[in-house]
Order: sequence, then structure tokens, then C-alpha cells
Amino acid sequence: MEITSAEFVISNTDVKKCPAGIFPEYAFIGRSNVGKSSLINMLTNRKGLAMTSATPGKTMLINHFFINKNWYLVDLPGYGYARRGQKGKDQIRTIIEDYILEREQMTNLFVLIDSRLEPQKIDLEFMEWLGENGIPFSIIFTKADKLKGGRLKMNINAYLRELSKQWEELPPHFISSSEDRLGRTDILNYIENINKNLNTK
Ligand SMILES: Nc1nc2c(ncn2[C@@H]2O[C@H](COP(=O)(O)OP(=O)(O)OP(=O)(O)O)[C@@H](O)[C@H]2O)c(=O)[nH]1
Repeated sequence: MEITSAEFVISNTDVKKCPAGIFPEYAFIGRSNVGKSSLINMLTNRKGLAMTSATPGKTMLINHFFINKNWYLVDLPGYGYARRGQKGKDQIRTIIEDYILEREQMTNLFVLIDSRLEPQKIDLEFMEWLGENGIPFSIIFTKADKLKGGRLKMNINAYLRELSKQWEELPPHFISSSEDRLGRTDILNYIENINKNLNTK
């Protein structure tokens, strides 16, 4: 998929204030610092797109970007940010859960995982919750350029092994590097194919 246009539309904390209309939405989520903003900028070929909404507290907002005038890329708040305190964490949790459970346009959620880390409880529990609620999701392993040689493959295989304890069928997964632009074509083609299937239904 070529990206011909990418516009920031709105930031908010309330799923009811998200844009009207029936365009499919592809949302991105992950722990703070996982590389979400960098990935969004890399996918859209817009250096500062994910920063457009960089007002204080940006990470507590649902950010909508209108892509190619036919789908939305949605940047969701990062979870598990230790410095936020319990109240802040609960607020974020509510924003995220309301969006994921209530937003009918949400077509696929991309869960970002730092490819350098061992499986983290917070991510595994989050994906389990997605499964329990029947939410369609895929995984993107980020920052692949940071791992040398066979380490990347080893880490990802270990991660998938851990997931297969929890899942009969593994969710689709992608490997990305915003530095090397790795994963861009695969992720955009994946979105394009889902969009095509939606249009032919
Ligand atoms: N080498 C490398 N560094 C990356 C990559 N993606 C992100 N980074 C770096 O990781 C840090 C965090 O990246 P961001 O894209 O801001 O992460 P984020 O998930 O949006 O972070 P929050 O704003 O905390 O939610 C930055 O220093 C980036 O430069 C990548 O693919 N490769």
C-alpha cells in the first residue's frame, strides 16, 4: 500500500468523541517506550506525525490519523508506565478498555512488543484479556535492529513458544525496525488486505 495522505484528526480520552463514520480503524498499543511513535511515523512516512498531538499528557489520549482517506490509524495510550501512579494507570486502563471493547470500527489491534525483552507478564496478561474478549489482534516485535545475528530469531521464537502455552493458534506477527524501515511493507499490505476483504463483504 502506498501512503498518499496521512492527517492528524483528533485526540481525546472518550471513545464516544472518536470520529463518526464507518472507516475501519487499526489501533497500535504497547508499553511506554516500545517504539510506537517511531513505528507510526515510519509506516506513514511522516516524520512528526505521531508527535502532532504531543501536548502534555499525550500518552493518555486516543489519537486518530486519517490515512489515504479510507482508514484510520489509531495511536492508543501506552500501558504500564510506572511513574504514573495508580490513579493515572486506572484512568489509562479505562480509556484503553473502553476504546477496545466499544469501538465498532476497530478492525485490528497491533500489540507492540520490544523484541529485546523476555516475555513480560503485563503484555501476556493484556493479550489474554484480548483473547477472552474476542478482540482481533496481531503482534509487532519492534526495534529488531538492536539485536545482532541470531539473537532476534531466538528471542522471537522464545516469545512465540511462551504464547503457545496460552494460545492454540498464534496471532499473526510482524518484525519491525523503525531505524531500518523493516516490516513496513508487510504491515501495510496486511492492513490493505483486510480493507479489501471488508469492501468485498
Ligand atoms: N534502534 C531503534 N530505536 C528505536 C526504534 N523504535 C524506537 N526507537 C527508540 O526508542 C525510544 C522510544 O521510541 P518511541 O517511538 O518514542 O516510543 P513510544 O512507544 O512512542 O514511547 P512513549 O511515548 O513512551 O509511548 C526512542 O529513543 C526511539 O528513538 C527502532 O526501531 N530501532
